[in-house]
Amino acid sequence: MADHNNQTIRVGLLGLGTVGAGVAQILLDPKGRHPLLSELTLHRVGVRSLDKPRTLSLPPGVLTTDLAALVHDPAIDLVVEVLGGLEPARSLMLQAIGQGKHVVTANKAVMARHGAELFQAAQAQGVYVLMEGAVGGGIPIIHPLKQALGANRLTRILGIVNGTTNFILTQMTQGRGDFATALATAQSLGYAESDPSADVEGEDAADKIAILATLAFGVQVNRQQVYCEGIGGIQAVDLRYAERLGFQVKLLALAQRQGEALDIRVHPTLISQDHPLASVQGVQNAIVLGGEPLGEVMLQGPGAGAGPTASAVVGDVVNVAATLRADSGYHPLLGSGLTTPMPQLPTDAVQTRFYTRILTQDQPGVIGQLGTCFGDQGVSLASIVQIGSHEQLAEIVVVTHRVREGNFWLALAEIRQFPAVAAIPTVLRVWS
Ligand SMILES: NC(=O)c1ccc[n+]([C@@H]2O[C@H](COP(=O)([O-])OP(=O)(O)OC[C@H]3O[C@@H](n4cnc5c(N)ncnc54)[C@H](O)[C@@H]3O)[C@@H](O)[C@H]2O)c1
Ligand SMILES: N[C@@H](CCO)C(=O)O
Ligand code: NA
Repeated sequence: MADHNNQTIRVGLLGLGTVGAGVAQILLDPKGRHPLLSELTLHRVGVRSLDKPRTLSLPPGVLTTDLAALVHDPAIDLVVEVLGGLEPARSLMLQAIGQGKHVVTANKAVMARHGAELFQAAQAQGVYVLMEGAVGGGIPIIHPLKQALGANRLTRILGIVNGTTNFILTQMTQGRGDFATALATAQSLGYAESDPSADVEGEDAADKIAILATLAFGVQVNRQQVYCEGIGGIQAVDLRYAERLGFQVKLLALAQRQGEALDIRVHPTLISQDHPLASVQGVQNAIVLGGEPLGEVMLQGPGAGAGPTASAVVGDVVNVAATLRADSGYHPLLGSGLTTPMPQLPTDAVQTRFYTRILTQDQPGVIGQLGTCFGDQGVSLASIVQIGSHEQLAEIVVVTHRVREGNFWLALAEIRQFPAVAAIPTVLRVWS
C-alpha cells in the first residue's frame, strides 16, 4: 500500500447493487459530510456487466469486470466488498488483505463463518476488516461493541436484526397484505437478500447474532450450531391471538451466557406489548445489550436498505481513512481481538416460555387432559383457554411459564397422540 499522506485515498468497490450504488452515491457527493470524504476517490468499481443500464453516473473508466485485478491494483488503499454470497467475496477479501489493503464489508454471511480467518489475516498484515453494515444496517452496533461499551461485562444480546422479516410481520399484523405481498414489497424496497430465503428462514438473523455474540463475549461461535427458525409458518390468526393475549410476534435473535455455555438462537417469539422491542415496526431493527455495570441499552434504527447500509459502510471507510492519515500504528479498537471457544447450549436444555395453538374435538375434559399432560412433564402453564373454534374443532391456546425446552416437546409429543387432538398448527416461543 502506497504512502498517501498527502494524496487522495483510493477506494475499490466490489459490487454495484443496492448497497454498492448507495456507497458510490455518497463517495461521489462528499459535500456537507465528514471532511475526510473529500480526500477519497472511487478508483474502480467491480461489476458483472459493463453494459447494464445504470441510473448512477460514474466517472469514465471506473467500471471493471476484473475483480481480481481490482483487489491487486497497487493504487487502491481500501476495498469495499458489497457483492454478497460466500464466494468469491471471501477469497477477494483475503486477496485484498494479502495485498495490504483494508477491507470494509457488509457481508454478514462471510463474517459469521469466516470472520476469524479474515481478522487473523488482517492483523498479520496490519490492516483492518470493518463491518458496521453487516449488522443492524444503519444502526451503529459493531463500533459501540468494540469501543464505547468496552468497559462492560456483557451478558445478553436480544434483538430484531432482520429488516425484511420485521417488515413482513408488521404488514401482516396491521392487516396490510399477506406474507407473499409483504415479501415482494420488501424486495422492491431493497431490504431482502438476493435469495430472500436467508431472511425468511432466519439464517440472515443467525449470521448477525453470531457476529454480535463473538464481539460481545469474545468467544468463537459455531454458526452451524445456532438454532434457527424462520417466519414461514406464521399465520395471521396467531398474530391476532398474540395481540389478544397482550403480545406482538417478532423474529428475535438472542445470545446470552448461561453458566459456562452460550444460549444462542433465532426464532419467532411472542413478546409482551410493554417491551420496547414490541413497538419496533417495519424495516426498523433494534438491539438490546445487557451488561455490568451498564444495565441495558437499546439501539434502534433502519436495519436495511441502500441508504442506511451505505451510511454504515461509508462510516467504516471514514474510519480507515482516518487511520491512513494518522499513520500511527495498529489501532487496537478498530482491529478485532482473538476469541476463545465456548460451548453452545443444546436446544433441549434452553429455558423459555411457549405459546401453542391446538385444535381439538370440542368435547368436555380436553382442556383438563392437556393441563395434566403438561403438568406430568413439569411444564407449568400461565394460561390455557379455548379461544375460538375452527371447522367444528375447538381452538385452544396454551401459554407456558419458563420451562426446559426438552420437557415441553415431550409433553407435546404425547398430546399429539390424544384421540381428541386434531392438529397442533403453531408453536412459538414467548420472551420474558
Ligand atoms: N440490501 C440491504 O439492505 C443490505 C443491508 C446490509 C447488508 N447487506 C449486504 O450487502 C451485500 C450486498 O447486498 P445488496 O442488497 O447490495 O445485494 P445486490 O444483489 O443488490 O448487489 C450485489 C451486487 O453484486 C454483484 N455481484 C455479485 N457477485 C458478483 C461477481 N462475482 N462479480 C461481479 N459482480 C457481482 C451483483 O451483480 C449485484 O449487482 C450483501 O452481503 C448483503 O448481505 C445488504
Ligand atoms: N436482508 C437484510 C439486509 C440487512 O442486513 C435484512 O432484511 O435485514
Ligand atoms: Na450497523
